[in-house]
Amino acid sequence: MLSLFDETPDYPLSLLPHDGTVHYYGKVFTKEESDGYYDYLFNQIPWENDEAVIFGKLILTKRKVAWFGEKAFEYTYSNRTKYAKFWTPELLKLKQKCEEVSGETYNSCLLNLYHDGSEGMAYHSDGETDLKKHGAIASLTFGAERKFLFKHKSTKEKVEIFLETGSLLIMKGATQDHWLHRLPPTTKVKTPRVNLTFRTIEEE
Ligand SMILES: O=C(O)CCC(=O)C(=O)O
Ligand SMILES: [Fe+2]
Repeated sequence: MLSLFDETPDYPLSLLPHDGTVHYYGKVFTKEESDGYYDYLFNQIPWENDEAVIFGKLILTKRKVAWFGEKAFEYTYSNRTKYAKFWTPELLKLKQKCEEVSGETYNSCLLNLYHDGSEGMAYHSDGETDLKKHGAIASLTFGAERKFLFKHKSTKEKVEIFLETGSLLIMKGATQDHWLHRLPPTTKVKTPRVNLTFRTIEEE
């Protein structure tokens, strides 16, 4: 009988059974590169508390965010409008890596810092109107490994994957139309995780 551990998976893994395409490439950086990027991102990015308006009240989330791009894009997220800061050399290198591996291009990046497992992100899809329709979204993870979940909007099927440090996940095609995704909170994780999602903003 084959044990799970006898076989190395063939990357990229194709995660969704239908209605969209998600490819998991596993680790695309060495341990040293991942550690270096994690230190840079954790210490050098001007992190801000995310703001949301809930029942008319302004809430500051514990999770921190930052927003970068090739120009000062206006981007509405959680009902607030933000302006992108210009790429740093390190973010440009990360963007280039995502572009090489995925064969797609990106012009902006949303960064999230989760201090520990108590912080997560609720089910949503990334179909904001200023994002390119059916454009690819490239998700890089550095730091703590966390579970990431997809749920089909109508059939409620679920797909889960553990996102390793230095790993790349690509969501594309009709994924955002049919699937929600979430980063569930967990008591098991005590250390920070940084996630970068490279996206394409389209201006009218
Ligand atoms: O932290 C993650 O892995 C996902 C972040 C996410 O879904 C988003 O920023 O839209
Ligand atoms: Fe998302």
